Amino acid sequence: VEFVTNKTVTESTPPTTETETFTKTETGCKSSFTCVLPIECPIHVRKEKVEACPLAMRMGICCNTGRNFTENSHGSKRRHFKNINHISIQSLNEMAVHKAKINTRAHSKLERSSPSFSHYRNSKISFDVDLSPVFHVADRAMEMVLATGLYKEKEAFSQEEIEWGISSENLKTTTLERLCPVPPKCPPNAPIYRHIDGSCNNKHRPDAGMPLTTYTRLLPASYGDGVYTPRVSKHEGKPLPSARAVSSSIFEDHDNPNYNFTMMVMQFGQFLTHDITHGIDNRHENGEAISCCLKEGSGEIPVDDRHPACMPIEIPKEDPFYWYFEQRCMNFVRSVIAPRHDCTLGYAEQMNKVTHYLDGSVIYGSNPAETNKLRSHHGGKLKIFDDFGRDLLPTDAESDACVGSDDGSACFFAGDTRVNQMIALVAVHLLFHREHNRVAEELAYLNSDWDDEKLFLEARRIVIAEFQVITYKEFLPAVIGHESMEEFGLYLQEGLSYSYDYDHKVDVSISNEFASAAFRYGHSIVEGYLKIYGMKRMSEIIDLPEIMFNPSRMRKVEFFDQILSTLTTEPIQEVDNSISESLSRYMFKGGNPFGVDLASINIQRGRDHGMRPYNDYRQLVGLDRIYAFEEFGPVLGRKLKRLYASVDDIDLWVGGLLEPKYSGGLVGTTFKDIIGDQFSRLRKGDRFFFEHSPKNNPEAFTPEQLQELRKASMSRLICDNSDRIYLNNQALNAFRKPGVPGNEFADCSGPVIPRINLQYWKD
Ligand code: HEM
Ligand SMILES: [Ca+2]
Repeated sequence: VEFVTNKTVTESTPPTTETETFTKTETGCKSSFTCVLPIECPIHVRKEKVEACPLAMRMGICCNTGRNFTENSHGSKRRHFKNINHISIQSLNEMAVHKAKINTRAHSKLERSSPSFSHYRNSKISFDVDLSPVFHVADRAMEMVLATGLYKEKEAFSQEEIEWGISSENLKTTTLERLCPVPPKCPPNAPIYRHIDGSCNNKHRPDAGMPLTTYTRLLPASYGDGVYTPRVSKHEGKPLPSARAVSSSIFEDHDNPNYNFTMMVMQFGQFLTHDITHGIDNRHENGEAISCCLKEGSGEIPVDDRHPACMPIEIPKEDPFYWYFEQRCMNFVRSVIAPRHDCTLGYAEQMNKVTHYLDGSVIYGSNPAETNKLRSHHGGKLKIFDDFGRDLLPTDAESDACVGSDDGSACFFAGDTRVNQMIALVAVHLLFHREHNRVAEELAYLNSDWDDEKLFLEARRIVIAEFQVITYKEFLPAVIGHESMEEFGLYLQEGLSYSYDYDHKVDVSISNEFASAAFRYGHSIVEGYLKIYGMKRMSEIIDLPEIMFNPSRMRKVEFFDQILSTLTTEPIQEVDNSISESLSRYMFKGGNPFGVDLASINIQRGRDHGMRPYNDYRQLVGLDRIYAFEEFGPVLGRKLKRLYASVDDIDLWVGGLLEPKYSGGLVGTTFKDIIGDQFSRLRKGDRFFFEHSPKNNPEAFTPEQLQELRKASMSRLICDNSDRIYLNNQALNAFRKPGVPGNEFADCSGPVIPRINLQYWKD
């Protein structure tokens, strides 16, 4: 499988074939090399010498390996499989032992009322039918990891060799074939509408971007044993500092608002996250939540007694907060893994539960069964809960989905299982849900002969396009700034033109670095409470933990408008060394005096997923490595030095948040590049991206329709789908400070906030 990277070539004329975007650039690189951004050529981190080359805005690197970081520049040391039959039998045995451990150890489960249970809720697998496919894939991946360990031992592979990739031989030719993923069968004619599960989007790799496949990586994983155990210190192989110790020392809560941006940057960011990535925690075979801590949190369950997926977070005795509650252990369960798509042996790769594509899966679900459950099957619409005349999301019948179930409470169901996690997220879900039904209704009016199926698919296609427009036109420029938008070629086309940068060689998958670190920058911008305004004055201040998995307020008539007003007027917090206590002390607290700590969980998740240390990513994006803790400044430097044994141990999420901002954006250079690269691949690697031309894209719009779709905005979405009780005015750009010159409030009914004219969809 090729992993040739996306190119920075910008075409002025439409190419004639898909592959033509790969013609040579005039960059001075040797013939088989192309000039790309450093992040698009991981190999340079390993090579002594790379040729630099000029790109429009900074220096690039002449690259011939692209994203294929396992390419060995020092001549192939890879070996052919020997004794594979033997390994195959042994790995089967080891797998049996692994399963026995799971089944014979005390079946420790979480209390339903505990904060950790809501953390498990957050990684919920939606139906019973989902559980067995997940286990099926995960078990095969685990056996491959065990086989890799055996192979490593037998062949005396070094840690480095495993990182480089021990063999590119496909297991399909061996007795381990039983572990290989089976790609989907695609219909002979290209599908007209994108498949719900993302299959067959890429003709050359039909499983690309599908649910239950692995994240890609920008750099090789770093595991303690090279294969799966968590990373250890560069200094004498000691354990890394406790994730909670890092969290409580570095990420204290201090108020540092950024008035340039509204809370919508936060809330839309989380919604967008949920479309493209969902790592899930391991669970007991009957689906129940695993507990890794002793009852009452007084310590860890000993290694030999607990589930093998346990990786509990140690809480130091002197913890400034948990000390009061005598908590010494925070639950943490490792993520489910999946087999590599090319079916080779190697270290563990984590599984993404949702479609990697930016395809509205957060609205419509990631598999046909989910979509079916969401559709009303009338007039192309999605199901709703009619709450005395107001359309709300359909309700979730599962008793565990939310905290509490009193009379008048509500718990919702949507395309993503995390929907109830916090009430402002529910609000954004509802906006898109109502928009789908609004569009379907209008299409039905224009085309009376369209049936339910056609109306559903056409409305979905339009709503996905609107989602993509809002992401690339309004949201991303706020996060990474104008310069990076230009550099990664992320801006949308204008007027009637199509884009021609689809490239089937671009790997669309979400990178593990993006999901487990860079895009979690969003946790730093969360404000710990929601200010709710009445007609004249503030009516309520809601602490976030109070509305986590508890969205019943959505049933109050005025609440939807009120929360939308809050989201579009209140500021975010700065991306910095501060996390709200709502997330770092009280997250998911429910009725308890304390909750779990998201900052610790992020750090631990990075280690679970084999993230390399921060310094390696600095080098990847072209920054100098850090050599002394003092480079972080006197105060943070001192704190970091006390925690980490080496500067080469610092976790990616930690280092990335502490970086100075990159010009015009919210995040530093490292996160900016990881995010820019991801959103570049999300459009170049998606044949159905809304503005791709009919040459590649069977779902392409007409030029006139495209021109209309590019008018989409979060503000229009709000104007058209709020209840219009409290909310009649809206600033043009919902992500930026409202009521200032250039972003004045305008009447929703007037012409200032553009509308999409659906007349262009009349047959
Ligand atoms: C109140 C707000 C939020 C809460 C309570 C929250 C909570 C969580 C939780 C519990 C997880 C799972 C952690 C784990 O087990 O590893 C998570 C993951 C994540 N969050 Fe947030 N989050 C919030 C806002 C945001 C925002 C604003 C963004 C981005 C702009 C964001 C980005 C992410 C990402 C990228 C992941 C990883 C998802 C995955 O790959 O599974 N979150 N969040
Ligand atoms: Ca998706």
